[in-house]
Amino acid sequence: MSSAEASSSKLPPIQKGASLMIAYRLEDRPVLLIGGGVVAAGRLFFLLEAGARVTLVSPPPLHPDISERLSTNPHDITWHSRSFDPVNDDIHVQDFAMVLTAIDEVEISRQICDLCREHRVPVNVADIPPSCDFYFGAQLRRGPLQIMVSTGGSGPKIGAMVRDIVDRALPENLEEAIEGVGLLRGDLRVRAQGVGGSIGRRRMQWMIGICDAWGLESMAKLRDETVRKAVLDHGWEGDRVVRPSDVGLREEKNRRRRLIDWSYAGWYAAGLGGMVTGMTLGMVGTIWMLKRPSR
Ligand SMILES: C[C@@]1(CC(=O)O)C2=NC(=C\c3[nH]c(c(CCC(=O)O)c3CC(=O)O)Cc3[nH]c(c(CC(=O)O)c3CCC(=O)O)/C=C3\N/C(=C\2)[C@@H](CCC(=O)O)[C@]3(C)CC(=O)O)/[C@H]1CCC(=O)O
Ligand SMILES: NC(=O)c1ccc[n+]([C@@H]2O[C@H](COP(=O)([O-])OP(=O)(O)OC[C@H]3O[C@@H](n4cnc5c(N)ncnc54)[C@H](O)[C@@H]3O)[C@@H](O)[C@H]2O)c1
Repeated sequence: MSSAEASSSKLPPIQKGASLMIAYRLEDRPVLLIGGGVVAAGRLFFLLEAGARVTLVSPPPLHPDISERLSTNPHDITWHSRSFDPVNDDIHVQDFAMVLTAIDEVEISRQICDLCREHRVPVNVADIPPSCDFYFGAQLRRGPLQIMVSTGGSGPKIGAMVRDIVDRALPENLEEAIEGVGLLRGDLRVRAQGVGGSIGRRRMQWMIGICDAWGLESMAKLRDETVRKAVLDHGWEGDRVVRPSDVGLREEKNRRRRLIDWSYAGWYAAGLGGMVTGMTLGMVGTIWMLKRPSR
């Protein structure tokens, strides 16, 4: 392809160096976690939320959060109270879907990484990017909604700061909106059964229309079974996109959390008032000084 043809392409240019961002399913799958400190405690939390079967290898003392998880989730964690030996251990990395190490021994971490790569088992070595097949990121979760921020290893703390900005900017009733849409999709699949093909295409187009018409603010109302039935009876059966007002509901305004919290309006007014008064006095003083007859 000539450079003229390449530059006229409407496709976004490929910028290499990214990670593949995916939502990896680990329910009931075995994961090996090596280390028992604060970083391992964080990894353990995310693994348990993902439903993984965790084999933990670390000598005591364990981080208190890990000890607590061992008593609250005894069936999800098997603890081997000893060090992992990358040269000769009777726990084999190839028996696991992935391996995470969070230990304070760089050389042993590197050996574990080599072992995993030899057996093609994905591995993350906390804080050693070249020994990571995947990175962790700053995360937030609201029920089914999960958001992860990655900076490609360049600035993990910035990732956490961005995560906090996103967290503050999200609408309040997002979980309920996702639940409502999830229930509507379920009901729709019962009415219009079949996978793929023309029925799949029609279902998808209709769902996109409903989401656009209802907006994040109104979708929570779809948790009500009678509302869902009305939407399907009038909308799906009539082959049209119905809005909340079409099924007797009020259209909601966007309730996104504001960067400026107006409950502090009194304080803002007092501050602004003080600033204006100060500026006025300053200006009057300057004019008085300038107008004063010179000696
Ligand atoms: C996001 C988070 C997730 C998590 O680990 O759970 C995470 N690091 C977090 C915090 C954090 N890590 C560090 C600081 C100190 C401040 C600073 O250095 O900025 C802080 C801040 C703090 O602790 O508040 C030090 C650090 N981290 C790495 C190196 C090595 C290097 O850069 O070479 C060094 C330097 C060590 C040294 O100087 O010796 C490497 C990695 N850390 C990653 C993830 C992966 C890339 C993520 C991305 O692409 O954004 C990657 C590549 C591998 C991995 O570990 O997966 C978690 C935030 C959790 C949260 O708040 O929710
Ligand atoms: N990515 C991040 O967010 C982040 C943040 C801070 C630190 N780190 C890095 O992660 C690593 C762990 O940090 P930490 O603060 O949890 O350390 P830590 O010192 O609190 O814990 C290390 C743990 O590893 C265990 N351990 C050591 N050798 C072992 C072996 N051969 N087998 C099994 N367990 C072994 C120790 O007993 C201990 O429980 C360090 O390399 C640190 O630099 C990463």
